[in-house]
Amino acid sequence: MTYAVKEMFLTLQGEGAQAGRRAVFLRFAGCNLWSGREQDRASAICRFCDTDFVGVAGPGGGKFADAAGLAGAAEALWGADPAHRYIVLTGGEPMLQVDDALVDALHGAGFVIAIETNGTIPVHPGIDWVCVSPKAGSDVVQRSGDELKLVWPQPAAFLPGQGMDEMEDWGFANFLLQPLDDPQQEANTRACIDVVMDRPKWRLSLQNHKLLGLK
Ligand SMILES: C[S@@+](CC[C@H](N)C(=O)[O-])C[C@H]1O[C@@H](n2cnc3c(N)ncnc32)[C@H](O)[C@@H]1O
Ligand SMILES: Nc1nc2[nH]cc(C(=O)O)c2c(=O)[nH]1
Ligand code: SF4
Ligand SMILES: [Mg+2]
Repeated sequence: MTYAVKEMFLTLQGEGAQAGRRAVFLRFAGCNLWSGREQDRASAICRFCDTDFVGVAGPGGGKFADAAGLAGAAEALWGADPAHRYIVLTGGEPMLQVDDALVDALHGAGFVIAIETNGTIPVHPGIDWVCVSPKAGSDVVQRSGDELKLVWPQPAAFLPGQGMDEMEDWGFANFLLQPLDDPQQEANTRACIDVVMDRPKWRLSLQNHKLLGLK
């Protein structure tokens, strides 16, 4: 199958329990919860996205004809030494495109594979680190993994005492709250800190790459 990739770059993982780790980011084009067009944002299921995932014209992006070509491009970005190779599949929604061939090719190249997903599509079982970030108003079917990273606050559908209680019973090793990056970001961060102080099962996840000026 062919893969539509918005961009691919080498940076540090900025978020979550793996923050600080050197990583290739493979950003797939397209998402099932928003078209990516600003005129559709207000009517989308996911309305707060901080990412441009439309098209394939970003740095390192393109249409890749097969998994070997895509894995080869990721290897080239990482550099020659295969030790500690780590790749984060993101998007857009990566589970719209991830398949057996890609997982096998990336493992064949020595990568540990992480994913950032909205959880509405079951994650490929070969992936080594699963981060699910639920979106209010969507049906989260992937309820287990390595980290649940909840952007907070979100409207209506899950509120402390309702959805958050239920999520605490899902099968994740780490529970993280990430402040919503919008014009109220400072208040959002305060709200996250308040929840964590009240519910020690959760930890604060900051978007370190934004604080550091990294991609
Ligand atoms: C752009 S999404 C792509 C992967 C996948 N579609 C998802 O939503 O998990 C990558 C991460 O950024 C988070 N994110 C997106 N917009 C954000 C915002 N405005 N503030 C904080 N985190 C945000 C998402 O929740 C997700 O954890
Ligand atoms: N540095 C960095 N870390 C990230 N962690 C998750 C990201 C994403 O957009 O999926 C992201 C990103 O875009 N950049
Ligand atoms: S699900 Fe992820 S990629 Fe899709 S619009 Fe929401 S944050 Fe952006
Ligand atoms: Mg991002």
